[in-house]
Amino acid sequence: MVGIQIFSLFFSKFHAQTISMFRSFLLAFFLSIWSNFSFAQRQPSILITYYSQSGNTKAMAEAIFEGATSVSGVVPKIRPIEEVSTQDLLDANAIIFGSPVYNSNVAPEVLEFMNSWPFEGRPLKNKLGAAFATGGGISIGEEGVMLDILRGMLIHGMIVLGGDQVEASFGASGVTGESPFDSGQLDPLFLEKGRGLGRRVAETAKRFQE
Ligand SMILES: Cc1cc2nc3c(=O)[nH]c(=O)nc-3n(C[C@H](O)[C@H](O)[C@H](O)COP(=O)(O)O)c2cc1C
Repeated sequence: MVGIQIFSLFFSKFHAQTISMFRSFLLAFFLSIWSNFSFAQRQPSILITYYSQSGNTKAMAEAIFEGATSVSGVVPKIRPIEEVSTQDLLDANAIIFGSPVYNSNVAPEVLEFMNSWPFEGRPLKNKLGAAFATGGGISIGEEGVMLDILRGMLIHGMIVLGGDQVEASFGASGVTGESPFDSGQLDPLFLEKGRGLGRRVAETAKRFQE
């Protein structure tokens, strides 16, 4: 009889300890999921999007992505415009958008894409925006194209910014068709402007999130 009492006393104590340990484990588990989730929520997302036929504007986009990725605590994404949904635009804290120069203008596909951005209620207001462009020749359109993109962003109420060098004040641009830059690929000089733009937008997005 005494043996049974000792056993049931020991068992109930053991049982209570197990339940309390299990409760602590569950609490720690859910707390860690919640803190990871809210940390991820706080990381600003940077959408880098572009139109590119022969790959030059894509190469600039990749340099921008590299620059943005070098900043910790942001989530950069890179996508051609064909793969960008309205939800992607709404989810982004910053949008960096690029076009090739076509007859000193943005490409028609780029204009069409920008015209499809949601405007009612101005849901893009206060997102960060920046531009980039590639062209064939020096000063026959890149600057105008970047300003066209920035002007469109301003209509949406976005806060626009340029690159980190004075030579990239309107954004990152490069040429591939005029000497000495006619190798057919973007010169490292232009890619560095891209990296600088990506870094600057990412750092600014982080500051805005604070
Ligand atoms: C229809 C057309 C018009 C162009 N017009 C210009 C122009 O006015 N100025 C310029 O610098 N380059 C011009 N270019 C050259 C492109 O802008 C340049 O090759 C650009 O890097 C292409 O980008 P992508 O490789 O991303 O398609 C033109 C190219 C095409 C196909």
